[in-house]
Amino acid sequence: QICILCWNLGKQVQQARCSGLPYCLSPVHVMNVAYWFLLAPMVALDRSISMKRVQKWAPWTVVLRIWQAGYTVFRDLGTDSFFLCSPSGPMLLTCDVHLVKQVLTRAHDFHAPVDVLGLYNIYGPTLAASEGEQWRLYRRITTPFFNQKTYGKVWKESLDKAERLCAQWSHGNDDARVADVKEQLMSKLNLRVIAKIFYDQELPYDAENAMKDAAPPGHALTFSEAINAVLSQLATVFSVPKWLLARSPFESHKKACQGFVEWQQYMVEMRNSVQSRLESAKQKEEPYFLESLVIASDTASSRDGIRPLTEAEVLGNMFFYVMAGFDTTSTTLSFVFLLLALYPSVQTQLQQELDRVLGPRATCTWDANKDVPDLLNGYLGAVISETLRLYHPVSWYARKAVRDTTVTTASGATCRIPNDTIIMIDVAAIGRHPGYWSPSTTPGDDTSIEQSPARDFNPARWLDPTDKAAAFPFSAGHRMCPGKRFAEVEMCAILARVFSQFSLRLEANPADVLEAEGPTGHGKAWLEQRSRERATEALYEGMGFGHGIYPKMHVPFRIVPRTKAG
Ligand code: HEM
Repeated sequence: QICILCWNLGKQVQQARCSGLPYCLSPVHVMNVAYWFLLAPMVALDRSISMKRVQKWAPWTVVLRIWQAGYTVFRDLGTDSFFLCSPSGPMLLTCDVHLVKQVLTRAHDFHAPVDVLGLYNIYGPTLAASEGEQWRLYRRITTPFFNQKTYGKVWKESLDKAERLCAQWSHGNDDARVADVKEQLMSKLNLRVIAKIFYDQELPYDAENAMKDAAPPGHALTFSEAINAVLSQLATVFSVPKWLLARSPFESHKKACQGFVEWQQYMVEMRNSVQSRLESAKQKEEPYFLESLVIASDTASSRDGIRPLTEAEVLGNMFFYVMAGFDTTSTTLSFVFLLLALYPSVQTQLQQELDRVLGPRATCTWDANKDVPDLLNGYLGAVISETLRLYHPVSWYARKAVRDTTVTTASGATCRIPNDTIIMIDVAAIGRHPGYWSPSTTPGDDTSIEQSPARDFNPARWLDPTDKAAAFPFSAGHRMCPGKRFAEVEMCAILARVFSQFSLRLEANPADVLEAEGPTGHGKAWLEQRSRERATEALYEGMGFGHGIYPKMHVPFRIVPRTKAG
């Protein structure tokens, strides 16, 4: 076995040498389960060993900490693309936008790595983990749903859900303190929007907390608890048999299993209710998302040449679309909130823009067709783009070469890509590449705060057209994200509604308050500076990793009426 591994590794190295690009060795491959299970200990190791030292002896560890490494690994190796040769196959890690665009647009040479994306198939086949005819079928069924009419509904529903939240903040003071922005606010707000638009489900409101939902009869977990339990343990749910999970002594495993079962129950109930409704009211003119899937699974109404979806395909895609739409958007919005709390001057500029575009008009008159383009093309859109540049929820995504081929690099060199190479598109490095983005802060030493991308947050750069060339946060080519406009409209509505009435203020750490007020008497300015430093640090050191990044270390802030913000 060892001989085979060494022989394989030797072959990879030989091929990498012929490619014309630099190479490093890696004991793990992203397609191996070992990779996923090594992730946690390696991230922990990163904290105890200086990252700089780890980089020197093992560039392969970048695969395990891609967001934190950002551009540094490419800088240290002096290249924008390099091979990572592992006994299980070659990987090409790249932040060369010129090369990436070829990979994303050459559908015959590069496919989605469906074997690793099979992780998403826990309820049945999904769009993400399919290629060819099967992928085209799923896209053909679901794409018509992404249209102007749906975006109008997304706008209306997002404003409506944000309105309830704002009403709650207007009334009580204690609810306006946010410790965990993703968990407390954005996941819940976003799930309400998605549930309504995709499934026509209005999640029941808890009488006291506009962000809490209640479990309906027959369910032990609420809608949001069930999906979150599955998503937070996706790799475990995928790799461990359910009977074993249910008997595991670990509470987290039991919870994952319960979430898996409950979410399936929710999906089956929704599917059944749509099915019986459609049977009685034939011929739906403009079906919403779930109706499209159910209609496509009906053998009687399936059209010429289109095979009906199986039940597993309906459930698989119901799950995947919610996952794709829910987690990415709520993570992005969470980072927008945190960065705005860190930069009061950006908040002020955003609010001035909202005043200019929306004026004193009542929310019900805000118009999806006119106001959304104005806002997204202006400063609000710039805030979203800058957040996605530095805190993109998906740090990397991949393609697989399906034949021996060549690509050209930004410097014009031709390089050979062997069949089966996994091309890892390093979104985190592209967003922090000094050649693509002019720095807005002075480059400093390697202290952790200096490394925080939050320091470089400068939405105004998006108002300058020269700075946009390396931005494709929703990917490009035929597999580009179909939810781009959906996400943009939703984020626009939520940000416009909240920031037209409220501001965010960082909460000081209690220990800092004591110090500021104590005998040394550092004072208010020191306290504010200290809170900003803590937030900046949390926005680098405090990152959690699931199937993307999320803010794990909490940065508490308070929501205050705009007029009172100082
Ligand atoms: C800020 C929010 C979002 C970001 C940053 C984002 C980004 C991405 C990226 C980078 C991809 C990978 C494409 C590739 O492999 O080339 C993707 C795929 C996908 N996204 Fe999004 N997305 C977001 C929101 C949404 C929403 C709201 C939906 C649905 C309503 C959605 C549905 C999908 C689907 C279905 C795919 C798979 C497409 C395919 O494989 O054909 N996304 N997204």
